[in-house]
Amino acid sequence: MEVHRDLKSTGILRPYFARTWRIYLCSIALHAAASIVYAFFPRVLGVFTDRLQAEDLARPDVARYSLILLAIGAAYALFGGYGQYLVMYVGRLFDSMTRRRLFAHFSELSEHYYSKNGVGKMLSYFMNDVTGVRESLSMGINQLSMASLLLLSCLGAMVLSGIPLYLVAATLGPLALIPWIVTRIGPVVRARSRQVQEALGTMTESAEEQFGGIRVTKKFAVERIMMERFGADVDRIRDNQLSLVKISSLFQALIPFLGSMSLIVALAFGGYLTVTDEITLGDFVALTLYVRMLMNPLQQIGNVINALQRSRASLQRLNELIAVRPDIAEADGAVPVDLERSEVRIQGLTFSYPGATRPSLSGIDLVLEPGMTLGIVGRTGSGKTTLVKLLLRTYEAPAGTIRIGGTDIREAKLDSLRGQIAYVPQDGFLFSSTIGENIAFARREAGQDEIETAAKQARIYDNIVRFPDRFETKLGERGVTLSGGQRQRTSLARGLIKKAPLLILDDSVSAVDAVTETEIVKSIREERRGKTTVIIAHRISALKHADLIVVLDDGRIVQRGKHEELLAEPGPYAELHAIQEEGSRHAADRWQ
Ligand SMILES: Nc1ncnc2c1ncn2[C@@H]1O[C@H](COP(=O)(O)OP(=O)(O)OP(=O)(O)O)[C@@H](O)[C@H]1O
Repeated sequence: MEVHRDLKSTGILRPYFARTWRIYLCSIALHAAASIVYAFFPRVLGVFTDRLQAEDLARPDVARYSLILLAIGAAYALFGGYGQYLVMYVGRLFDSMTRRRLFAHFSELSEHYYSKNGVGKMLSYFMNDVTGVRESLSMGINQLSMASLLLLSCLGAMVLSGIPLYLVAATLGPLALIPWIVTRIGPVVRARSRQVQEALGTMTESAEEQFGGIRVTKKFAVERIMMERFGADVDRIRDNQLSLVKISSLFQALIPFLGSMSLIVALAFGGYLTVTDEITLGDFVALTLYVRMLMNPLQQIGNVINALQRSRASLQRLNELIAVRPDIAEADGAVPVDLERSEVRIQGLTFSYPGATRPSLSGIDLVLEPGMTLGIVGRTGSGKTTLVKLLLRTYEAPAGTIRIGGTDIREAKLDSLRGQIAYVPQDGFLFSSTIGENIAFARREAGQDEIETAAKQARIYDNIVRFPDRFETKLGERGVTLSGGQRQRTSLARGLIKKAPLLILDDSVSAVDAVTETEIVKSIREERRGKTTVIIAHRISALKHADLIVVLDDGRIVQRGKHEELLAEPGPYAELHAIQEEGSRHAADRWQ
């Protein structure tokens, strides 16, 4: 089972800030410069008004004041703009850093993790959660620093402007309610936003599954049912989003409302003091402009607090994901193994999948000598693929049950082990690239002649050269332009080109006709002479030449021997052979 690491030590923010804090500092300094410059704006206008009222302004003065305002505007745009660029830049850095880290992490996680968590869920981490956190880290921090600095500069400038402090205090009174509102509404926003993220994850998962299964859906003509199911997911997101929007809108509306209250106090109280000559008209103009200027940063701070609450849910999901540790990890002091010269000894192997009530393999004893061909046959669900998964360490076998040249497989270096095995599953996944690239997947350095040889051995060459682009033919997702049999043979060529010391064919030619199968078996025998090969098949014809054939039934080896020996003894092998060769009805009943 995967376990969680200590969340704090592996969070995604720490490495990010370690790399970007200097840029943040730069950006904040630029924002500070922009805000300080901008805070002079009302004061300049106030002084201008007073001089205008005193009729103390000559034409060059007007031009001078205009130039000062122009300089303030230009400096604000320059500092603020560059500060904003820096923060957007680090936001994109967060995207790429986090997505790379998530991808590396995903590729470490075991098959068991993927069997529990759908691909759609992974995509939702990549898209929704990373974007959510990035927006807070770039736009959010950008606006927060800009708005806070502007707010502080305005407040500072207000206090220093000579406007009486009691008037400033009275004007700002309504705004003092804002922190109280934040603490009341913030947790509700966070909780509702977590519901939205979870609903989005479910929808992505459902969309991925439905697109993946679209061919089945069409064949069964159940599009309506699938649409209804998907519609229900979409409706759930809408409901959750609407409930989030309600609370967010209330929060965002309250702030301008309190700002208007401040403005009313400024107009009423400030106006009264102007009329009674306690402050100048210039003070009054500056005060109302300050209050107006305060409203924007206040609104922005409100928005950012809202966004931060929302992205905290995403951050938590990402941190939890990064904290999942792969359940198959390299042991300390792991050693390389040599499958070319060492035997694989399986002894007393009993294995159950995590959470399963019955073992999938029981008491398996088997020795795979270097160079031999082993055939495994058995009815569906008898444990054939499970045995291969344990050899590849997709799942971990109990200690001491599988040894390679005396080394417990659990102590083997993963790269060394998997690098020496070519595994060809029944339904090999093909990537959306060219056929040639798919064949050379595990050996990027392979030349065209090697690719062609592998294609010939897998009997797919003649098909490929009939495509207009031959080996350059592009395959759609999962190779949809190829038939089932062509796909299997392409995936077989990919296994053969690896020329690995151990080749495992897991029902790899089940979708080809009997004649082609015979040809493939013949060419594999030639190619693999002296190299260890494991052939799993339902058709005896594919493995009858093996040096040793084992018959699995319900996780146990029930027969073992060469083809002729097994035919000579009564048992499932002879029965299966009878079905396949003669179509014996009695035997068929036992095997179906
Ligand atoms: N990831 C898994 N989690 C739980 N049980 C599993 C898992 N994979 C396989 N099993 C179970 O283990 C048993 C053996 O499965 P396995 O895939 O090894 O059979 P097989 O002989 O390869 O079958 P087939 O010929 O159909 O490919 C089956 O009962 C199957 O349901």
